[in-house]
Amino acid sequence: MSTSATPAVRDSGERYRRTELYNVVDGDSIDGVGTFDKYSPVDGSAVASVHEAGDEIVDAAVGSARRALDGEWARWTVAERAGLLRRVADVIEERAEELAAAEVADTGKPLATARELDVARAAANFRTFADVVSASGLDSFLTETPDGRRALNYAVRRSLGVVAVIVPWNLPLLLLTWKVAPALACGNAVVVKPSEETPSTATMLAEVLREAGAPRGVYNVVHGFGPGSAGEWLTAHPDVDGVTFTGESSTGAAIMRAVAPHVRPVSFELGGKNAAVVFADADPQRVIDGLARSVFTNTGQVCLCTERLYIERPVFDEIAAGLAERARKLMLGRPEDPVTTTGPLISTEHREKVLGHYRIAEQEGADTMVGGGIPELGAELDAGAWIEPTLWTDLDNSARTLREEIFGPAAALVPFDTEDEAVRLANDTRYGLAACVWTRDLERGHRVAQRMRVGMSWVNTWYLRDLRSPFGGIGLSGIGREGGAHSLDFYTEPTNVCVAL
Ligand SMILES: NC(=O)C1=CN([C@@H]2O[C@H](COP(=O)(O)OP(=O)(O)OC[C@H]3O[C@@H](n4cnc5c(N)ncnc54)[C@H](O)[C@@H]3O)[C@@H](O)[C@H]2O)C=CC1
Ligand SMILES: O=C(O)/C=C/C=C(\O)C(=O)O
Repeated sequence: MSTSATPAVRDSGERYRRTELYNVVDGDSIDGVGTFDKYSPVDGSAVASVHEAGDEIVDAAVGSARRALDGEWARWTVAERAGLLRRVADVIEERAEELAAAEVADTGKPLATARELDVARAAANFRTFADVVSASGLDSFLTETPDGRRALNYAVRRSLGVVAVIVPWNLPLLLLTWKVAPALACGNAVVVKPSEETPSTATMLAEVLREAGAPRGVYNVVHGFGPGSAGEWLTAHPDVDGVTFTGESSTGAAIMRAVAPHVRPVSFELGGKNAAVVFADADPQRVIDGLARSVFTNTGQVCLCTERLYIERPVFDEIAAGLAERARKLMLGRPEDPVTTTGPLISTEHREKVLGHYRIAEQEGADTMVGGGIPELGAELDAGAWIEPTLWTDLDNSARTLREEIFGPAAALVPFDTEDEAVRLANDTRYGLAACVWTRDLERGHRVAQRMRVGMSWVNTWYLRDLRSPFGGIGLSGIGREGGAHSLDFYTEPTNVCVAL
Protein backbone atom coordinates (compact mmCIF):
# COMPACT_ATOMS: atom_id res chain seq x y z
CA MET A 1 0.00 0.00 0.00
CA SER A 2 1.16 3.51 -0.61
CA THR A 3 1.25 5.98 2.22
CA SER A 4 -1.44 8.01 0.51
CA ALA A 5 -3.75 7.82 3.49
CA THR A 6 -1.58 9.71 5.93
CA PRO A 7 -3.83 12.30 7.49
CA ALA A 8 -3.62 15.99 6.93
CA VAL A 9 -1.94 17.52 9.97
CA ARG A 10 -1.51 21.13 10.89
CA ASP A 11 1.98 22.40 10.28
CA SER A 12 3.64 24.87 12.62
CA GLY A 13 1.49 27.60 11.11
CA GLU A 14 -2.27 27.80 11.11
CA ARG A 15 -3.00 25.94 7.89
CA TYR A 16 -3.47 22.25 7.23
CA ARG A 17 -0.93 20.44 5.11
CA ARG A 18 -2.63 18.99 2.06
CA THR A 19 -2.61 15.23 1.57
CA GLU A 20 -3.55 13.08 -1.43
CA LEU A 21 -6.17 10.34 -1.14
CA TYR A 22 -6.59 7.49 -3.60
CA ASN A 23 -9.22 4.88 -4.33
CA VAL A 24 -8.37 1.43 -3.00
CA VAL A 25 -9.03 -1.55 -5.26
CA ASP A 26 -7.74 -5.03 -4.50
CA GLY A 27 -5.38 -3.53 -1.92
CA ASP A 28 -3.79 -1.08 -4.37
CA SER A 29 -4.03 2.69 -4.42
CA ILE A 30 -5.65 3.75 -7.68
CA ASP A 31 -5.54 7.15 -9.38
CA GLY A 32 -8.91 8.69 -10.12
CA VAL A 33 -10.26 10.00 -13.38
CA GLY A 34 -9.72 13.40 -11.83
CA THR A 35 -9.34 14.91 -8.37
CA PHE A 36 -11.45 17.12 -6.15
CA ASP A 37 -10.39 19.24 -3.20
CA LYS A 38 -11.52 18.76 0.35
CA TYR A 39 -11.49 21.89 2.51
CA SER A 40 -11.34 22.18 6.28
CA PRO A 41 -14.55 23.62 7.72
CA VAL A 42 -12.42 25.21 10.44
CA ASP A 43 -10.67 27.78 8.28
CA GLY A 44 -11.27 26.88 4.64
CA SER A 45 -7.78 25.53 4.06
CA ALA A 46 -7.37 22.65 1.60
CA VAL A 47 -6.71 19.43 3.51
CA ALA A 48 -6.83 16.85 0.75
CA SER A 49 -6.80 16.28 -2.96
CA VAL A 50 -9.07 13.29 -3.52
CA HIS A 51 -8.91 10.95 -6.52
CA GLU A 52 -12.45 10.60 -7.85
CA ALA A 53 -13.49 7.17 -9.08
CA GLY A 54 -14.99 6.94 -12.55
CA ASP A 55 -17.45 4.18 -13.43
CA GLU A 56 -14.58 1.90 -14.53
CA ILE A 57 -12.91 2.19 -11.13
CA VAL A 58 -16.22 1.45 -9.40
CA ASP A 59 -16.59 -1.57 -11.66
CA ALA A 60 -13.03 -2.69 -10.81
CA ALA A 61 -13.75 -2.30 -7.08
CA VAL A 62 -16.89 -4.45 -7.34
CA GLY A 63 -14.90 -7.00 -9.37
CA SER A 64 -12.16 -7.02 -6.75
CA ALA A 65 -14.73 -7.68 -4.00
CA ARG A 66 -16.27 -10.48 -6.07
CA ARG A 67 -12.86 -12.13 -6.60
CA ALA A 68 -12.13 -11.89 -2.88
CA LEU A 69 -15.36 -13.78 -2.21
CA ASP A 70 -14.19 -16.53 -4.55
CA GLY A 71 -10.70 -16.68 -3.01
CA GLU A 72 -9.13 -17.63 0.31
CA TRP A 73 -11.58 -15.36 2.20
CA ALA A 74 -14.36 -17.84 1.43
CA ARG A 75 -12.50 -20.51 3.42
CA TRP A 76 -11.97 -18.41 6.55
CA THR A 77 -13.85 -19.84 9.52
CA VAL A 78 -16.07 -17.71 11.74
CA ALA A 79 -13.36 -17.91 14.42
CA GLU A 80 -10.72 -16.68 11.96
CA ARG A 81 -12.93 -13.78 10.88
CA ALA A 82 -13.63 -12.88 14.52
CA GLY A 83 -9.89 -12.96 15.16
CA LEU A 84 -9.34 -10.55 12.26
CA LEU A 85 -11.94 -8.17 13.66
CA ARG A 86 -10.23 -8.18 17.06
CA ARG A 87 -6.86 -7.42 15.46
CA VAL A 88 -8.45 -4.57 13.49
CA ALA A 89 -9.72 -3.11 16.78
CA ASP A 90 -6.20 -3.35 18.21
CA VAL A 91 -4.66 -1.60 15.20
CA ILE A 92 -7.31 1.15 15.36
CA GLU A 93 -6.31 1.74 18.97
CA GLU A 94 -2.60 1.73 18.11
CA ARG A 95 -3.26 4.30 15.37
CA ALA A 96 -5.90 6.22 17.32
CA GLU A 97 -4.10 9.56 17.26
CA GLU A 98 -3.55 9.39 13.51
CA LEU A 99 -7.18 8.46 12.85
CA ALA A 100 -8.47 11.15 15.20
CA ALA A 101 -6.26 13.76 13.49
CA ALA A 102 -7.66 12.73 10.10
CA GLU A 103 -11.24 12.91 11.36
CA VAL A 104 -10.54 16.37 12.78
CA ALA A 105 -8.95 17.57 9.53
CA ASP A 106 -12.03 16.52 7.55
CA THR A 107 -14.79 17.54 9.97
CA GLY A 108 -13.33 20.24 12.24
CA LYS A 109 -14.85 18.51 15.26
CA PRO A 110 -13.03 18.87 18.61
CA LEU A 111 -10.11 16.47 18.91
CA ALA A 112 -11.56 15.12 22.14
CA THR A 113 -14.79 14.19 20.32
CA ALA A 114 -12.87 12.46 17.54
CA ARG A 115 -10.86 10.47 20.09
CA GLU A 116 -13.63 9.62 22.54
CA LEU A 117 -16.59 9.17 20.20
CA ASP A 118 -15.46 8.37 16.66
CA VAL A 119 -12.24 6.41 17.09
CA ALA A 120 -13.15 4.64 20.34
CA ARG A 121 -16.46 3.51 18.80
CA ALA A 122 -14.70 2.29 15.66
CA ALA A 123 -12.64 -0.13 17.76
CA ALA A 124 -15.74 -1.11 19.76
CA ASN A 125 -17.65 -1.82 16.54
CA PHE A 126 -15.06 -4.42 15.47
CA ARG A 127 -14.83 -6.05 18.94
CA THR A 128 -18.62 -6.18 19.33
CA PHE A 129 -19.20 -7.89 16.01
CA ALA A 130 -16.35 -10.35 16.68
CA ASP A 131 -18.29 -11.35 19.81
CA VAL A 132 -21.72 -11.26 18.16
CA VAL A 133 -20.75 -13.46 15.23
CA SER A 134 -18.91 -15.91 17.50
CA ALA A 135 -21.98 -16.35 19.73
CA SER A 136 -24.64 -16.38 17.02
CA GLY A 137 -26.91 -19.32 16.40
CA LEU A 138 -29.93 -19.97 14.21
CA ASP A 139 -33.24 -21.84 14.41
CA SER A 140 -33.53 -25.58 14.37
CA PHE A 141 -36.77 -27.58 14.58
CA LEU A 142 -37.56 -31.23 14.97
CA THR A 143 -40.47 -31.50 12.53
CA GLU A 144 -43.30 -34.03 12.90
CA THR A 145 -45.87 -34.01 10.09
CA PRO A 146 -49.53 -35.12 10.53
CA ASP A 147 -48.89 -38.18 8.33
CA GLY A 148 -46.12 -39.42 10.64
CA ARG A 149 -42.94 -38.27 8.85
CA ARG A 150 -40.09 -36.72 10.77
CA ALA A 151 -37.37 -34.28 9.74
CA LEU A 152 -34.74 -31.96 11.13
CA ASN A 153 -35.02 -28.40 9.85
CA TYR A 154 -32.06 -26.14 10.55
CA ALA A 155 -30.83 -22.84 9.15
CA VAL A 156 -27.32 -21.79 8.19
CA ARG A 157 -26.09 -18.35 7.27
CA ARG A 158 -24.46 -17.65 3.95
CA SER A 159 -22.85 -14.28 3.36
CA LEU A 160 -24.80 -11.74 1.32
CA GLY A 161 -21.88 -11.23 -1.11
CA VAL A 162 -20.60 -7.88 -2.37
CA VAL A 163 -21.94 -5.19 -0.06
CA ALA A 164 -21.97 -1.50 -1.01
CA VAL A 165 -21.46 0.72 2.03
CA ILE A 166 -22.45 4.38 1.58
CA VAL A 167 -21.85 6.64 4.55
CA PRO A 168 -22.16 10.34 5.42
CA TRP A 169 -19.79 12.90 6.91
CA ASN A 170 -21.03 13.49 10.45
CA LEU A 171 -19.47 10.47 12.23
CA PRO A 172 -17.39 9.14 9.35
CA LEU A 173 -15.30 6.34 10.86
CA LEU A 174 -17.93 5.41 13.45
CA LEU A 175 -20.69 4.94 10.89
CA LEU A 176 -18.42 3.25 8.37
CA THR A 177 -17.14 0.65 10.83
CA TRP A 178 -20.65 0.10 12.20
CA LYS A 179 -21.37 -1.43 8.79
CA VAL A 180 -17.98 -2.80 7.68
CA ALA A 181 -17.40 -4.77 10.92
CA PRO A 182 -20.57 -6.92 10.73
CA ALA A 183 -20.26 -7.22 6.94
CA LEU A 184 -16.78 -8.73 7.28
CA ALA A 185 -17.78 -10.76 10.34
CA CYS A 186 -20.34 -12.44 8.08
CA GLY A 187 -17.80 -13.17 5.34
CA ASN A 188 -18.81 -10.49 2.83
CA ALA A 189 -16.53 -8.25 0.79
CA VAL A 190 -17.27 -4.53 0.73
CA VAL A 191 -16.96 -1.54 -1.53
CA VAL A 192 -17.26 1.62 0.51
CA LYS A 193 -18.09 5.10 -0.73
CA PRO A 194 -17.30 7.60 2.01
CA SER A 195 -18.78 11.06 1.85
CA GLU A 196 -16.93 13.46 -0.42
CA GLU A 197 -16.65 15.66 2.70
CA THR A 198 -14.83 13.02 4.76
CA PRO A 199 -12.62 10.86 2.56
CA SER A 200 -9.67 10.33 4.93
CA THR A 201 -10.49 7.70 7.54
CA ALA A 202 -12.20 5.35 5.08
CA THR A 203 -8.95 5.37 3.07
CA MET A 204 -6.86 4.83 6.18
CA LEU A 205 -9.05 1.91 7.23
CA ALA A 206 -7.73 0.03 4.18
CA GLU A 207 -4.24 0.22 5.69
CA VAL A 208 -5.56 -0.80 9.10
CA LEU A 209 -7.25 -3.86 7.62
CA ARG A 210 -4.13 -4.87 5.69
CA GLU A 211 -2.01 -4.47 8.82
CA ALA A 212 -4.46 -6.68 10.71
CA GLY A 213 -4.18 -9.37 8.02
CA ALA A 214 -7.29 -8.97 5.87
CA PRO A 215 -6.95 -10.53 2.41
CA ARG A 216 -6.72 -8.16 -0.54
CA GLY A 217 -10.02 -7.20 -2.07
CA VAL A 218 -12.30 -7.69 0.93
CA TYR A 219 -12.28 -3.92 1.55
CA ASN A 220 -12.32 -1.50 -1.40
CA VAL A 221 -12.78 2.27 -1.39
CA VAL A 222 -14.19 4.45 -4.16
CA HIS A 223 -14.20 8.22 -3.77
CA GLY A 224 -16.65 10.64 -5.27
CA PHE A 225 -20.10 12.14 -5.03
CA GLY A 226 -23.66 10.84 -5.27
CA PRO A 227 -25.64 11.37 -8.48
CA GLY A 228 -23.61 10.94 -11.68
CA SER A 229 -20.61 9.81 -9.67
CA ALA A 230 -19.27 6.95 -7.56
CA GLY A 231 -22.33 6.77 -5.26
CA GLU A 232 -24.80 6.26 -8.09
CA TRP A 233 -22.54 3.89 -10.07
CA LEU A 234 -21.95 1.76 -7.02
CA THR A 235 -25.58 1.47 -5.94
CA ALA A 236 -26.75 0.83 -9.51
CA HIS A 237 -24.04 -1.79 -10.18
CA PRO A 238 -25.64 -5.12 -11.18
CA ASP A 239 -23.06 -7.20 -9.30
CA VAL A 240 -23.67 -5.57 -5.91
CA ASP A 241 -25.68 -7.92 -3.68
CA GLY A 242 -26.89 -5.43 -1.06
CA VAL A 243 -26.61 -1.77 -0.08
CA THR A 244 -26.28 -0.36 3.41
CA PHE A 245 -26.63 3.40 3.68
CA THR A 246 -26.72 6.12 6.32
CA GLY A 247 -27.67 9.63 5.32
CA GLU A 248 -30.53 11.86 4.27
CA SER A 249 -33.99 10.38 3.63
CA SER A 250 -34.21 11.70 0.06
CA THR A 251 -30.85 10.08 -0.74
CA GLY A 252 -32.22 6.81 0.64
CA ALA A 253 -35.14 7.14 -1.79
CA ALA A 254 -32.71 7.71 -4.72
CA ILE A 255 -30.71 4.64 -3.71
CA MET A 256 -33.90 2.56 -3.56
CA ARG A 257 -34.63 3.57 -7.14
CA ALA A 258 -31.08 2.63 -8.21
CA VAL A 259 -31.27 -0.77 -6.53
CA ALA A 260 -34.82 -1.58 -7.66
CA PRO A 261 -34.01 -3.01 -11.14
CA HIS A 262 -31.73 -5.62 -9.53
CA VAL A 263 -34.06 -6.34 -6.56
CA ARG A 264 -31.37 -6.17 -3.87
CA PRO A 265 -31.81 -5.80 -0.10
CA VAL A 266 -31.20 -2.41 1.49
CA SER A 267 -30.58 -1.29 5.04
CA PHE A 268 -31.18 2.42 5.61
CA GLU A 269 -30.53 4.64 8.61
CA LEU A 270 -31.96 7.99 7.55
CA GLY A 271 -32.80 11.38 8.99
CA GLY A 272 -34.68 12.30 12.11
CA LYS A 273 -36.67 15.08 13.73
CA ASN A 274 -36.26 13.72 17.21
CA ALA A 275 -38.24 14.82 20.24
CA ALA A 276 -37.35 15.12 23.91
CA VAL A 277 -40.26 15.00 26.35
CA VAL A 278 -39.53 16.56 29.73
CA PHE A 279 -41.99 16.01 32.60
CA ALA A 280 -42.13 18.41 35.53
CA ASP A 281 -40.97 15.78 38.02
CA ALA A 282 -37.64 15.18 36.24
CA ASP A 283 -34.37 16.20 37.90
CA PRO A 284 -33.82 19.64 36.31
CA GLN A 285 -30.03 19.54 36.36
CA ARG A 286 -29.99 16.10 34.79
CA VAL A 287 -32.43 17.29 32.13
CA ILE A 288 -30.40 20.39 31.29
CA ASP A 289 -27.18 18.35 31.04
CA GLY A 290 -28.95 15.76 28.90
CA LEU A 291 -30.58 18.28 26.57
CA ALA A 292 -27.30 20.20 26.18
CA ARG A 293 -25.79 16.94 24.90
CA SER A 294 -28.75 15.91 22.77
CA VAL A 295 -29.04 19.27 21.00
CA PHE A 296 -25.41 20.33 20.65
CA THR A 297 -23.24 17.17 20.38
CA ASN A 298 -21.15 17.24 17.19
CA THR A 299 -22.65 20.68 16.44
CA GLY A 300 -26.06 19.01 16.18
CA GLN A 301 -24.87 16.82 13.32
CA VAL A 302 -25.97 13.42 14.62
CA CYS A 303 -29.14 11.85 13.26
CA LEU A 304 -30.15 11.17 16.89
CA CYS A 305 -29.93 14.80 18.03
CA THR A 306 -33.11 16.34 19.43
CA GLU A 307 -34.50 19.33 17.55
CA ARG A 308 -37.93 19.40 19.26
CA LEU A 309 -38.07 19.85 23.03
CA TYR A 310 -41.51 19.41 24.63
CA ILE A 311 -41.40 20.61 28.23
CA GLU A 312 -44.20 20.39 30.83
CA ARG A 313 -45.44 23.90 31.49
CA PRO A 314 -44.59 24.26 35.23
CA VAL A 315 -40.85 23.74 34.53
CA PHE A 316 -40.70 25.28 31.05
CA ASP A 317 -39.05 28.56 32.07
CA GLU A 318 -36.53 26.91 34.39
CA ILE A 319 -35.42 24.32 31.80
CA ALA A 320 -35.37 26.87 28.97
CA ALA A 321 -33.24 29.30 30.99
CA GLY A 322 -30.84 26.53 32.09
CA LEU A 323 -30.40 25.21 28.56
CA ALA A 324 -29.93 28.72 27.14
CA GLU A 325 -27.18 29.33 29.69
CA ARG A 326 -25.47 26.11 28.61
CA ALA A 327 -25.74 27.12 24.94
CA ARG A 328 -24.08 30.48 25.68
CA LYS A 329 -21.20 28.72 27.44
CA LEU A 330 -20.34 26.42 24.54
CA MET A 331 -16.79 27.13 23.40
CA LEU A 332 -16.43 27.40 19.63
CA GLY A 333 -12.84 27.21 18.44
CA ARG A 334 -9.99 25.31 16.91
CA PRO A 335 -10.39 21.53 17.35
CA GLU A 336 -7.00 21.03 18.94
CA ASP A 337 -7.70 23.61 21.69
CA PRO A 338 -8.64 21.57 24.80
CA VAL A 339 -11.28 24.10 25.88
CA THR A 340 -13.19 23.80 22.59
CA THR A 341 -16.56 22.05 22.98
CA THR A 342 -18.08 22.82 19.59
CA GLY A 343 -16.72 22.69 16.07
CA PRO A 344 -18.05 24.21 12.85
CA LEU A 345 -20.64 22.62 10.59
CA ILE A 346 -19.21 20.31 7.92
CA SER A 347 -19.12 22.92 5.13
CA THR A 348 -20.22 26.40 4.18
CA GLU A 349 -22.83 24.76 1.87
CA HIS A 350 -24.33 22.93 4.82
CA ARG A 351 -24.20 26.17 6.84
CA GLU A 352 -26.27 27.88 4.13
CA LYS A 353 -28.91 25.18 4.59
CA VAL A 354 -28.90 25.53 8.38
CA LEU A 355 -28.95 29.35 8.18
CA GLY A 356 -31.92 28.99 5.84
CA HIS A 357 -33.71 27.24 8.70
CA TYR A 358 -32.66 29.99 11.11
CA ARG A 359 -34.29 32.53 8.74
CA ILE A 360 -37.43 30.41 8.41
CA ALA A 361 -37.74 30.24 12.21
CA GLU A 362 -37.61 34.05 12.37
CA GLN A 363 -40.20 34.38 9.60
CA GLU A 364 -42.41 31.92 11.48
CA GLY A 365 -42.38 34.27 14.47
CA ALA A 366 -39.95 32.43 16.73
CA ASP A 367 -38.46 34.14 19.73
CA THR A 368 -34.71 33.44 19.41
CA MET A 369 -33.46 32.87 22.96
CA VAL A 370 -29.83 32.29 21.95
CA GLY A 371 -27.84 32.50 18.73
CA GLY A 372 -29.50 32.72 15.35
CA GLY A 373 -26.55 33.62 13.15
CA ILE A 374 -22.84 33.40 12.40
CA PRO A 375 -20.43 33.97 15.31
CA GLU A 376 -17.51 36.42 15.28
CA LEU A 377 -14.42 34.27 15.82
CA GLY A 378 -11.74 36.43 14.24
CA ALA A 379 -10.33 36.75 10.73
CA GLU A 380 -8.40 33.48 10.94
CA LEU A 381 -11.63 31.45 11.10
CA ASP A 382 -13.72 33.64 8.80
CA ALA A 383 -13.60 31.14 5.93
CA GLY A 384 -14.84 28.32 8.18
CA ALA A 385 -18.39 26.99 8.51
CA TRP A 386 -19.06 28.35 11.98
CA ILE A 387 -22.57 28.88 13.26
CA GLU A 388 -24.16 29.94 16.52
CA PRO A 389 -25.89 27.35 18.71
CA THR A 390 -29.53 28.42 18.66
CA LEU A 391 -32.71 27.94 20.70
CA TRP A 392 -36.20 29.12 19.81
CA THR A 393 -39.50 29.42 21.65
CA ASP A 394 -42.97 30.58 20.53
CA LEU A 395 -43.35 28.04 17.73
CA ASP A 396 -45.77 25.14 17.46
CA ASN A 397 -45.87 21.89 15.51
CA SER A 398 -47.29 23.55 12.40
CA ALA A 399 -43.99 25.43 11.90
CA ARG A 400 -41.48 24.13 9.34
CA THR A 401 -38.87 24.57 12.06
CA LEU A 402 -40.54 21.69 13.93
CA ARG A 403 -41.18 19.57 10.86
CA GLU A 404 -37.96 19.61 8.81
CA GLU A 405 -34.58 18.14 9.77
CA ILE A 406 -32.10 20.98 10.35
CA PHE A 407 -28.98 18.95 11.20
CA GLY A 408 -27.36 21.77 13.13
CA PRO A 409 -26.97 22.97 16.74
CA ALA A 410 -30.55 24.19 17.09
CA ALA A 411 -33.82 23.25 18.76
CA ALA A 412 -37.30 24.63 19.38
CA LEU A 413 -38.79 24.50 22.89
CA VAL A 414 -42.56 23.99 23.21
CA PRO A 415 -44.62 23.71 26.42
CA PHE A 416 -47.22 20.97 27.04
CA ASP A 417 -49.85 20.29 29.71
CA THR A 418 -50.68 16.56 29.66
CA GLU A 419 -48.96 13.27 28.93
CA ASP A 420 -51.31 12.51 26.04
CA GLU A 421 -50.60 15.90 24.51
CA ALA A 422 -46.83 15.34 24.81
CA VAL A 423 -47.09 11.94 23.10
CA ARG A 424 -49.27 13.39 20.34
CA LEU A 425 -46.86 16.27 19.70
CA ALA A 426 -43.77 14.04 19.75
CA ASN A 427 -45.34 11.56 17.32
CA ASP A 428 -46.61 14.28 14.98
CA THR A 429 -43.83 13.79 12.40
CA ARG A 430 -43.12 11.69 9.31
CA TYR A 431 -39.75 10.76 10.81
CA GLY A 432 -39.40 8.12 13.53
CA LEU A 433 -35.81 7.68 14.61
CA ALA A 434 -35.26 8.42 18.30
CA ALA A 435 -36.83 10.05 21.35
CA CYS A 436 -35.86 10.74 24.92
CA VAL A 437 -38.17 10.99 27.91
CA TRP A 438 -37.24 12.71 31.15
CA THR A 439 -39.14 11.84 34.37
CA ARG A 440 -38.55 10.49 37.88
CA ASP A 441 -41.75 8.38 37.54
CA LEU A 442 -40.33 5.19 36.02
CA GLU A 443 -43.76 3.72 35.31
CA ARG A 444 -44.48 6.76 33.17
CA GLY A 445 -40.99 6.58 31.70
CA HIS A 446 -41.57 3.05 30.41
CA ARG A 447 -45.09 3.88 29.23
CA VAL A 448 -44.21 7.03 27.31
CA ALA A 449 -41.02 5.53 25.86
CA GLN A 450 -43.09 2.68 24.43
CA ARG A 451 -45.71 5.08 23.03
CA MET A 452 -43.09 6.97 21.01
CA ARG A 453 -43.35 6.07 17.30
CA VAL A 454 -39.59 5.64 16.87
CA GLY A 455 -36.87 3.02 16.56
CA MET A 456 -35.08 4.02 19.77
CA SER A 457 -36.44 5.58 22.98
CA TRP A 458 -34.21 6.68 25.86
CA VAL A 459 -35.44 7.38 29.40
CA ASN A 460 -33.42 9.86 31.50
CA THR A 461 -30.50 9.70 29.11
CA TRP A 462 -29.62 10.23 25.45
CA TYR A 463 -27.31 8.39 23.06
CA LEU A 464 -26.33 5.68 25.51
CA ARG A 465 -25.62 2.79 23.18
CA ASP A 466 -25.47 -0.96 23.56
CA LEU A 467 -24.20 -2.17 20.20
CA ARG A 468 -26.13 -5.43 20.53
CA SER A 469 -29.51 -3.69 20.53
CA PRO A 470 -31.60 -2.92 17.43
CA PHE A 471 -30.75 0.43 15.82
CA GLY A 472 -32.77 2.07 13.07
CA GLY A 473 -35.87 4.07 12.37
CA ILE A 474 -39.40 3.97 11.06
CA GLY A 475 -41.20 6.18 8.57
CA LEU A 476 -38.80 8.57 6.82
CA SER A 477 -36.07 7.50 9.26
CA GLY A 478 -35.20 4.23 7.66
CA ILE A 479 -35.70 0.64 6.69
CA GLY A 480 -34.48 -2.31 8.75
CA ARG A 481 -32.41 -2.57 11.88
CA GLU A 482 -28.70 -3.01 12.44
CA GLY A 483 -26.94 -3.85 15.72
CA GLY A 484 -26.07 -7.21 17.26
CA ALA A 485 -27.88 -10.14 15.64
CA HIS A 486 -29.99 -7.68 13.58
CA SER A 487 -26.84 -6.82 11.63
CA LEU A 488 -26.17 -10.51 11.01
CA ASP A 489 -29.69 -10.78 9.61
CA PHE A 490 -28.96 -8.10 7.03
CA TYR A 491 -25.42 -9.16 6.11
CA THR A 492 -26.32 -12.83 5.58
CA GLU A 493 -28.95 -14.91 3.81
CA PRO A 494 -30.24 -17.53 6.23
CA THR A 495 -30.71 -20.77 4.31
CA ASN A 496 -32.93 -23.56 5.60
CA VAL A 497 -31.90 -27.21 5.29
CA CYS A 498 -34.52 -29.93 5.79
CA VAL A 499 -33.23 -33.46 6.46
CA ALA A 500 -35.70 -36.35 6.50
CA LEU A 501 -35.18 -38.59 9.53
N1 LIG B 1 -27.59 10.57 9.20
C1 LIG B 1 -28.25 11.60 8.76
O1 LIG B 1 -29.37 11.74 9.07
C2 LIG B 1 -27.57 12.57 7.90
C3 LIG B 1 -28.28 13.59 7.34
N2 LIG B 1 -27.66 14.50 6.57
C4 LIG B 1 -28.48 15.57 6.01
O2 LIG B 1 -28.41 15.42 4.62
C5 LIG B 1 -28.11 16.68 4.02
C6 LIG B 1 -27.28 16.45 2.79
O3 LIG B 1 -26.00 16.00 3.16
P1 LIG B 1 -25.25 14.99 2.24
O4 LIG B 1 -23.85 14.79 2.65
O5 LIG B 1 -25.45 15.41 0.82
O6 LIG B 1 -26.02 13.68 2.63
P2 LIG B 1 -26.41 12.51 1.75
O7 LIG B 1 -27.35 11.64 2.47
O8 LIG B 1 -26.85 12.99 0.41
O9 LIG B 1 -25.01 11.77 1.54
C7 LIG B 1 -24.61 10.65 2.28
C8 LIG B 1 -23.78 9.76 1.37
O10 LIG B 1 -24.55 9.35 0.25
C9 LIG B 1 -23.87 9.65 -0.95
N3 LIG B 1 -24.89 9.92 -1.97
C10 LIG B 1 -25.57 11.07 -2.19
N4 LIG B 1 -26.46 10.90 -3.19
C11 LIG B 1 -26.33 9.62 -3.61
C12 LIG B 1 -26.96 8.85 -4.63
N5 LIG B 1 -27.92 9.37 -5.41
N6 LIG B 1 -26.58 7.57 -4.77
C13 LIG B 1 -25.63 7.03 -4.00
N7 LIG B 1 -25.00 7.72 -3.03
C14 LIG B 1 -25.34 9.00 -2.84
C15 LIG B 1 -23.00 10.82 -0.59
O11 LIG B 1 -21.95 10.98 -1.50
C16 LIG B 1 -22.55 10.43 0.79
O12 LIG B 1 -21.50 9.48 0.74
C17 LIG B 1 -27.38 17.46 5.08
O13 LIG B 1 -27.58 18.82 4.89
C18 LIG B 1 -28.00 16.95 6.34
O14 LIG B 1 -29.10 17.74 6.65
C19 LIG B 1 -26.35 14.41 6.28
C20 LIG B 1 -25.58 13.42 6.82
C21 LIG B 1 -26.14 12.42 7.70
O1 LIG C 1 -24.54 4.09 15.75
C1 LIG C 1 -24.46 5.15 16.40
O2 LIG C 1 -24.13 5.18 17.56
C2 LIG C 1 -24.77 6.44 15.79
C3 LIG C 1 -25.47 6.57 14.72
C4 LIG C 1 -25.67 7.86 14.16
C5 LIG C 1 -26.15 8.03 12.93
O3 LIG C 1 -26.63 6.99 12.23
C6 LIG C 1 -26.13 9.32 12.24
O4 LIG C 1 -25.84 10.34 12.85
O5 LIG C 1 -26.39 9.32 11.05
